[in-house]
Amino acid sequence: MVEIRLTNTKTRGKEVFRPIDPQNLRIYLCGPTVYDRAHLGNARPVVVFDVLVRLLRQIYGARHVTYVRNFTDVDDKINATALARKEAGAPGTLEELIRERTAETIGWYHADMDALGAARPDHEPRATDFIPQMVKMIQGLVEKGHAYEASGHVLFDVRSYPEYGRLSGRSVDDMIAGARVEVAPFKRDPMDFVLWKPSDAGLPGWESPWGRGRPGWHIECSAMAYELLGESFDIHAGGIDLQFPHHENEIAQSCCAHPHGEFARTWLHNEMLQVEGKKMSKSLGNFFTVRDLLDQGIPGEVIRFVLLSTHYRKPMDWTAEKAREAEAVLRKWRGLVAGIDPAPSPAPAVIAALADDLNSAGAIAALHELAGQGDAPGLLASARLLGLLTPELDVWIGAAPDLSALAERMTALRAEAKASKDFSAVDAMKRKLTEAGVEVRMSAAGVELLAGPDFDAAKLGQV
Ligand SMILES: Nc1ncnc2c1ncn2[C@@H]1O[C@H](COP(=O)(O)OP(=O)(O)OP(=O)(O)O)[C@@H](O)[C@H]1O
Ligand SMILES: [Zn+2]
Repeated sequence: MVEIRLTNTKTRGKEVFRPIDPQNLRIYLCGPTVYDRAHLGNARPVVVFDVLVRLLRQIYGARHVTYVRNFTDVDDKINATALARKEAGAPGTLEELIRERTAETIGWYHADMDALGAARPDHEPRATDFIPQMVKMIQGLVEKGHAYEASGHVLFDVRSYPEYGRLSGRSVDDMIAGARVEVAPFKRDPMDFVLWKPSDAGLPGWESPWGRGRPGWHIECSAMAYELLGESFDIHAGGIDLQFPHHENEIAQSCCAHPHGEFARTWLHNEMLQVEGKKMSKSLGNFFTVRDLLDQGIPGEVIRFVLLSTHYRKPMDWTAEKAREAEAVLRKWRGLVAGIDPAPSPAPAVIAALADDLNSAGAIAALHELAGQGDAPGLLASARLLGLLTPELDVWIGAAPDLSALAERMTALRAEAKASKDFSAVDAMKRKLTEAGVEVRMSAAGVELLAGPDFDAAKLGQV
């Protein structure tokens, strides 16, 4: 059996990966907080760890891998978005608006990640479906003396867990010195973090032994991972920005609640997608969404290729040049494998590259060699291990362009225009679409967009 080696953040070394149970490998990835469209940075862990799951399935068998990625659908950012909509006059209660917002965002997320060829996980738990399990876990922590109630909050007592800080390699005292922590007067230690917090009438809340309230973010992942994967599982993954405090706190909660388990054995962290040296993030405002790129006519497969061209533990940028190069390569490869059946298994060089700490850049170099040798069946089977050259992603060469997202956007714009009686934005969009060679048909049922003979995908970027 091929030996996989992975860099485990917890031990800071490249280790041979040994599953707890080769019949049931278990992996958890921290999923999105569903308050808005995913930006390109958010897509990096999804694509990178999708390749890991494909590799594990290739080696251990598809049925022997369980992959969980959650949706954080209770969060102050979601509340704020819903509240802003309510204040702007949207009909419905705050809870209805929150549900509407999270359902809408999950739909977008699925559409965007599907477009990148990321297979859906086996379980996609929503935090709001696991509140009783979170309450139970918090109760257990209070009973064991690892958590305490103060001013309607329940806090985790970091001093009760001597291993706190091991993942990020810092002591509690160093953290206090270096971090800008919220020093609430009711905390015993500034590093203590919230497990449960009170909700006033204007916020979503659930009944609990500590009154009506809502969970903190960290306990959500601990409870969902425990329910779906058990007290010990193989791999926990996420972006490096989550290493501290989110993952440190997950470990503390889970290991104290289930002292006989080891929680996650291997911790994997992807580096950040950057813009001019800074992490792409919503808070910095330096982001573009996956949907922005797709709407510009950049195929999902190109985005996927670019994301996999850099090793996951290195920071990377998105550039138009990288996208152009990826498109040229994929066009050539698609031509090479057209009408060909894949080889029975991926080339050993490609498997070996991925097994070496998920070296996707090395795997792509091996694909180039296969293409150079004219080994089309080998290229096809091997590229598919990276989720490339798959039938699902073959939507862009010589095929009709997918204009559904633009049609959806125009439908929404038209609905807004009807309400405000200001149709200038709709007219402007129609003009730009026409310039890009798209025929616009509007009816009571909605907006239909059709690529005409003068269709020019490059001009869609301006729409
Ligand atoms: N620039 C980035 N590059 C790579 N991964 C990222 C980047 N930004 C966020 N992530 C990852 O995306 C996943 C989803 O994160 P989450 O929904 O918490 O992000 P967010 O709060 O929407 O993003 P932001 O960090 O922009 O505020 C996490 O695994 C996180 O580590
Ligand atoms: Zn998490």
